[in-house]
Amino acid sequence: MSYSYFPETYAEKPVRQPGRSNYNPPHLRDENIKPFGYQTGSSRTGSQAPNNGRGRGRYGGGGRGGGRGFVPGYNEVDRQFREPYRRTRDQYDALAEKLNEVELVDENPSMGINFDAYEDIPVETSGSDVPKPVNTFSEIDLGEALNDNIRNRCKYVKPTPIQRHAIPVALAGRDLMACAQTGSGKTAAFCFPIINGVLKSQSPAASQPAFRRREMTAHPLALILSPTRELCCQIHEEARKFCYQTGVRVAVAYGGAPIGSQLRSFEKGVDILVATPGRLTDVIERSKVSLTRIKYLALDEADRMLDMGFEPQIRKIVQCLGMPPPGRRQTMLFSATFPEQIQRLASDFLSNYVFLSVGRVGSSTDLILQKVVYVDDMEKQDYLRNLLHEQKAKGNLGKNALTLVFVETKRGAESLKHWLCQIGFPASTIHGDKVQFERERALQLFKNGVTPILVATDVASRGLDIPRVAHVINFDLPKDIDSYVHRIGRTGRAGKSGLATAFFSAKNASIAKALSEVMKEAHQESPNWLAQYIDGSSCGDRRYRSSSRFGGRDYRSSTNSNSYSADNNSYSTGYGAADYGGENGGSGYGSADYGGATGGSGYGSADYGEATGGSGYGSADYGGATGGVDYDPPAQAEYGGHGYESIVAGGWE
Ligand SMILES: Nc1ncnc2c1ncn2[C@@H]1O[C@H](COP(=O)(O)OP(=O)(O)OP(=O)(O)O)[C@@H](O)[C@H]1O
Repeated sequence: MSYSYFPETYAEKPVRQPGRSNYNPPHLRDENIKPFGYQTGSSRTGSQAPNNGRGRGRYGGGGRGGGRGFVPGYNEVDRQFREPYRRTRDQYDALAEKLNEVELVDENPSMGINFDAYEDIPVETSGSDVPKPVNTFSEIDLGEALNDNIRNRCKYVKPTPIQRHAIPVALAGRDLMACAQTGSGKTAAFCFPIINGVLKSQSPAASQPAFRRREMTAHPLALILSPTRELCCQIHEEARKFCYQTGVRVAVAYGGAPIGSQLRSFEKGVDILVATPGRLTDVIERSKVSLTRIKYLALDEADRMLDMGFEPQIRKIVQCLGMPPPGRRQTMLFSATFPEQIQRLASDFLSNYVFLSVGRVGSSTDLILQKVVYVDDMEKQDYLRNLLHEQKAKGNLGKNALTLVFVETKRGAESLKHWLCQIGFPASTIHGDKVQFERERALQLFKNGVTPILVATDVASRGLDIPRVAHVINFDLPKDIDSYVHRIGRTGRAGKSGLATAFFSAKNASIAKALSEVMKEAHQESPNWLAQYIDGSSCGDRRYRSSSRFGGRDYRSSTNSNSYSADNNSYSTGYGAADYGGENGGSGYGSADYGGATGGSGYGSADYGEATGGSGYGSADYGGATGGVDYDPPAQAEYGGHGYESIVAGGWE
């Protein structure tokens, strides 16, 4: 097998094979092999592509790509694509081969996370009197029932680094702003202290007199907010698992699902409510939920929750709907990315808080092997097809090796899915134009491996913990580096390795610098050719410098001298001042689900949308909805037995 297609794009890095520092990349082993589409001589842009009747020369690239990158010439490409399959297979061999190194199946689930992968992780805390971290769950008093669930139901043997540091802080009653890499166990880090607190309050809902049906308002003690419906469901499931037989009642409220059954579940009493902002506002306005007893507030993906345009709704929930103020409630904010400007906003919700960063904040974990390939826009489909063929040939595409493909638009997702199905790759889609039932069904089909390819917009980029995602392909790169970090974080979770491939073309120049730095931070080698785009993209550079990676330290540290390092190996690299607000007021998050389409401040119409009409199913999860009425399906039968309930129900109770 040859790696001939990837002479520069592939800077090899072994996955979880520590002793391979002298590893000789295959493309250096056989220098005589010419890369696919790489033309010898002076022109490697394909600008000499003849006019062969296809007008501008589909594969020429010179005209569109500004002559940069390895854009193959038409003749060469055309010829090679007509070569026998064996030849094509060689071309895509390198990526597919990498998947052999990805640990797809947990051979010993009881061992849980691979803690060696987190051995040298840098940790930084700041704030006054920061409680000391712990090494084991037994060092923390989480209560017998919860400990039992951690040990026996979840099979967690040891706390992850974020859990080691965050849980003692939270148990001490301190407010917390915490950053840790994707897939490193943040959900449990905020759930355990909350559950413990509810148990200690000695008034879990189950022990209270039965609700007077339909007349009562639920008064949860804890509120967990999440930006997307799917993440909301996932946290709910996790929390139920942790709360099994503790008497603590967990309920969920998210848009797109029938509100009736959610309201009925409140009638049994609610200790912990997991919600998306839109549906939460709705149930509060219907007087079905009151926030007056809230003692614990957690915001997962907090930077997104307080991001452009969404902040007013969170502010309304936290400051205007009866919730006790900071100091009288405990607030915990978690994410893998935390721009300084967002930290500033968030500090309004916090009181004397501890800032904690585990890992290089905003960077991805080095468990994820990151690859960037130059693929001209017109060639993306061909490239994807060949790559998937190669994956399939190697047995790396199927139930145990799921592939998640991110695209920019909802329409793009649908058309790519149709094309994939047509060429024999069962795929499903998830994006904000789908009704919730379809979204959850797509996710379920993907998880089960019925459709081992999921084509998604950014709606699936954050938080989702899907076992066996082996490969994340950024078919369209996002416009901001945070999304990239979260997207690729769908693989390489809980100490396992994963592969992330980005299709880069000239139009992605604005992300080149941030991309290259994220890769370097995760000990990945970015391809040499990427530098050309970095040099020519000062605008993108500025923009993304202001993004999360560079705001990964406690923003107070510039003015606050009592910041200190928790570990000897703490890092203290400053990333420069963030200027997030000023920079991102423009085009926002251009992808469809996160919008940015309308005048730079619109957030599409789905999960984060400015509501269009306020009553559509896709309009109310986040922001702007007038009336806030979420989608209520006309008839239960429409769900055909695959409704959200069957998916959400994890059988824990
Ligand atoms: N102590 C532990 N031991 C073993 N596995 C764990 C432990 N804590 C969490 N996990 C598992 O790690 C996986 C990732 O956890 P989680 O989804 O909380 O990550 P996260 O940090 O919130 O990721 P993201 O940033 O993508 O939201 C989950 O499958 C979870 O069950």
